[in-house]
Amino acid sequence: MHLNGTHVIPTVDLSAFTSGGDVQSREEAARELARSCRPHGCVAVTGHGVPSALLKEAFDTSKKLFDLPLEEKMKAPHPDAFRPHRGYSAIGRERGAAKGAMDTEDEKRKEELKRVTDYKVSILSVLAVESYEIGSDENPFEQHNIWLPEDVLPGFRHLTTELFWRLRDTSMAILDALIMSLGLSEEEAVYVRSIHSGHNNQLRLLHYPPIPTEVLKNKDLSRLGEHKDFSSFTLLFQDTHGGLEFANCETGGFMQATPKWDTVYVNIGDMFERLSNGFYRAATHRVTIPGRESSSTDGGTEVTSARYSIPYFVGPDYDGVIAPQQSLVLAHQNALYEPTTYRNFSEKMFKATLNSVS
Ligand SMILES: O=C(O)CCC(=O)C(=O)O
Ligand SMILES: [Fe+2]
Repeated sequence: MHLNGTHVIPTVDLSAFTSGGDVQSREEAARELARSCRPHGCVAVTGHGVPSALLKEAFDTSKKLFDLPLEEKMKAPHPDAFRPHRGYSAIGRERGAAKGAMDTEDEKRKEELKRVTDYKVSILSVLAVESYEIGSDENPFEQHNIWLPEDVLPGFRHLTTELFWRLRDTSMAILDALIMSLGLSEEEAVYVRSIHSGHNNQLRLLHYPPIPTEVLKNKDLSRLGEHKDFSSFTLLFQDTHGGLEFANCETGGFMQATPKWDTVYVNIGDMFERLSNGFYRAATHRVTIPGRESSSTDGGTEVTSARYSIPYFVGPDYDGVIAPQQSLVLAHQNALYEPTTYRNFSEKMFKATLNSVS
């Protein structure tokens, strides 16, 4: 683990889990994971096993997708509904700052969070973020894929499907490491694995377009307001511009998730916080605006660089019971959370966040 002061997100090597290491090396990596990820709910993972050529192709393809004319992208429109959360959205449907506001009990903080100009809900069209959501073609939970016609972007479906399943393999290895790090009983481990079939995971391609540097004078502005993910955990790949930050639970500040090509950032989401009875906490994170230093001129207006990122949300199956595991309840003498399901939890949060900012 590299932990040079409290402003650096710790790094852990999970190759023992992705490349079939022996029990001893797995146990050592699992202990390291607990030490690294417990304080803030986030960790940088090396040895993730996703081939860098595949990641490069994914970022190249994402750029090609978002470079298409709007009418082409709109051939796979995200429906105007909560489900399926699939296809192309010109304006994001998740409202980060609003969800952050839901998560806090402190009324003053709630108001502050709602005031922060969330990139995804800004009325300034220059601040739009676009995304494309992809899932399993065998998702049994009313989440069918919405694909572009093949001739619009040949190979897109094939590549993103390959990436989806490759990331599923990596996420199962990370889940195994998390399970081992918690010291769950065999029965609990089997249960937690069984409700993560992978069919409810979600791959998101994100494009944050360039912003006129003038707009950056608004100090309240962020690309994506602070929030926690609903998922069990999230894998996050980003381009070289950076901007992703995780809350430091000790200092109250934010730590930069510095882009490193061989590293994926992993953050805990609401579902795994509950399963682990709070052993791991869901990480608060946000995206600030990088590129102040690398601005260019577009038709006379100075603009920042664009940003591309690829989050992969590891979601439990919709109807699996999400409750603190019994051995952790015994260890802590109480259950910190009521049982729920991913279906109930995410529907409630989605509806609340859509209503809380107009
Ligand atoms: O773009 C990023 O780096 C973060 C995206 C994110 O946090 C989300 O989509 O939930
Ligand atoms: Fe997020």
